[in-house]
Amino acid sequence: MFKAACRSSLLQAQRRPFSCTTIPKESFSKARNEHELDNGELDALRDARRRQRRSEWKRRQGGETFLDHVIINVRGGRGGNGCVAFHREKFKPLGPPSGGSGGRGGDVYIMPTPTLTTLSSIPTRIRGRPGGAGQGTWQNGKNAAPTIIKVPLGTVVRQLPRDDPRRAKDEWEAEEESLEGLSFEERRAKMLESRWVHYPEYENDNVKRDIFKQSEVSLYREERERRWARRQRELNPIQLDLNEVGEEELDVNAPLALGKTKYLGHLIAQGGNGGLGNPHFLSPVNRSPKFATKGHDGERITLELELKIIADIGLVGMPNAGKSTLLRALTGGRAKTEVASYAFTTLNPVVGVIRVSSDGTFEGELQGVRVFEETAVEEARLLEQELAEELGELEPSSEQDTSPAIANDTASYEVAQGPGHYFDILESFRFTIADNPGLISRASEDVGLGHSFLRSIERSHALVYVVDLSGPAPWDELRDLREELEKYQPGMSDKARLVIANKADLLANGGDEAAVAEAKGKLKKLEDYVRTEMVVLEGRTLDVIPISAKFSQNLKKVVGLLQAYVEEARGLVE
Ligand SMILES: Nc1nc2c(ncn2[C@@H]2O[C@H](COP(=O)(O)OP(=O)(O)OP(=O)(O)O)[C@@H](O)[C@H]2O)c(=O)[nH]1
Ligand SMILES: [Mg+2]
Repeated sequence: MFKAACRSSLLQAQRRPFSCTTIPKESFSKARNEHELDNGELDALRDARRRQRRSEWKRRQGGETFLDHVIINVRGGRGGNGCVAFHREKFKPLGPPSGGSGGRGGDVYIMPTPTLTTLSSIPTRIRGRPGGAGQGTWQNGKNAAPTIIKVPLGTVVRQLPRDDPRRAKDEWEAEEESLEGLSFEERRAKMLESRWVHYPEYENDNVKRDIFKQSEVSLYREERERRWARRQRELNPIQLDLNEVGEEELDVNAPLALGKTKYLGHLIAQGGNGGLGNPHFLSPVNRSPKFATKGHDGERITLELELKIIADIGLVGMPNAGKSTLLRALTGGRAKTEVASYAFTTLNPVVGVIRVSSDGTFEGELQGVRVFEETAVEEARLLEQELAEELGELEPSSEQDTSPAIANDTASYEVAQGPGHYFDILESFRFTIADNPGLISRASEDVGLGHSFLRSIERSHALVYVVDLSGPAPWDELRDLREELEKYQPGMSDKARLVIANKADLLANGGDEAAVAEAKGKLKKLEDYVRTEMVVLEGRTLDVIPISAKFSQNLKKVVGLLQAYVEEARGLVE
């Protein structure tokens, strides 16, 4: 009995507005100590608390957790230094030079991954790992492992050109800057220091020798060649459109047992070569070279990353209007976007794909009438059902009893929608739709979640307003939404095509005639407002459709209209 009470109080708590929702601490410890909840139930309690903490934290960030544009400075790893050493062995005086070479610095790759949705986790300075230094007894340093920058799918990567003031200096410019204002001797001393390793106390002796001077010349020549090759590569600056995840590749050089190389992404900055150990400078005239070279710097490069979320349709609405619920209903629950009754549930834009067959049926419709509840409620219900199944007592939950329209037997939840689903052969059109975070007044001044996602709205071909018809004045909501779009970018509201009046189910009040008449009046008023006040470009008016996203009502009409807008935007119809 306690278990049921505890669970339902959790559900209640989650449904209240967020500011006053706290799951009392005692309930957790009390449940654990006194009522011996099993592990699954304890996990559910823990999960509820974690969800609450995470959402509160995200909200405090004020939208900073979504970033769609960053500039990053990347450096390949520095190569390891070469070593100066001589072989020592009993009865072998004057052993040969035995210093190992340094290992290569780590390369830096960039790789798209479907698990990320924002660029905010990417540091602005990234360095490859340094190679290991060479050691005595011919031990070469270890090559460093590559560094992989993971970015969301749909990221566009551009190398900043030389004349861009935001570009960081490359390795040669950085050295030049550190030498500025020094006298000739000081300059030379510093350059020597950054390139050579000497046997202890032999530095002064080394630099006077011809053999060292010759080595120095060949080192500078090699450096010049490297610099020239780098300039040549810069003629084709890096420009990547990371739209798909790569796969493992067959590699002829891989060990036989493996045969494949792991997919690392695209190489953007090479690590520096390791320095040479002193055996490399052995020659007939110099039998005991007492110098070695230091490792080279890795490549330095500045990249601009931009997250290009392009959906055909963008949903625009105040917080809690039901945008996420609508996206879930249109995609048959496949779009994993969070739904809850508090404002700013959605913090990052989420894109869903709508698949439509030639007779206008969309994929989400195949499951029959389905109720799209809040995420926490759905999860808790599934957990409840699992528990009941485990105990062998499949009793209907109280939620199901109270809502007549609910037809959520688990079978309809579990319609397979993966690859190979029979809808594949019916599909004749497909488009994408983006669920955006809620827009509030003064969002264009960076209030609420602010600017960050308005940019992604800007990229959609057509916009759809979602308003809460059960609210006191949906027309005011519309006016505010339009004003915000216009303030952010004049002319943006001309992309709007449709007004969706959501939560129509709340107005009917169980079929009470007076309530229905009132609801009709309200809808009429909204339509009049849209017709007179919301005229967009070319004198066209917006369509107004009442729906219930939660109970999947009237969605077919919405999909039909959306398809028409997308076809128009893509130039499929005249
Ligand atoms: N009765 C009813 N409730 C709905 C309907 N659509 C959404 N809701 C409820 O409205 C609340 C908010 O829904 P969300 O989909 O999270 O709203 P949102 O617009 O995405 O909100 P933000 O992400 O905060 O901007 C949830 O409690 C939903 O269950 C509907 O058609 N009818
Ligand atoms: Mg949402």
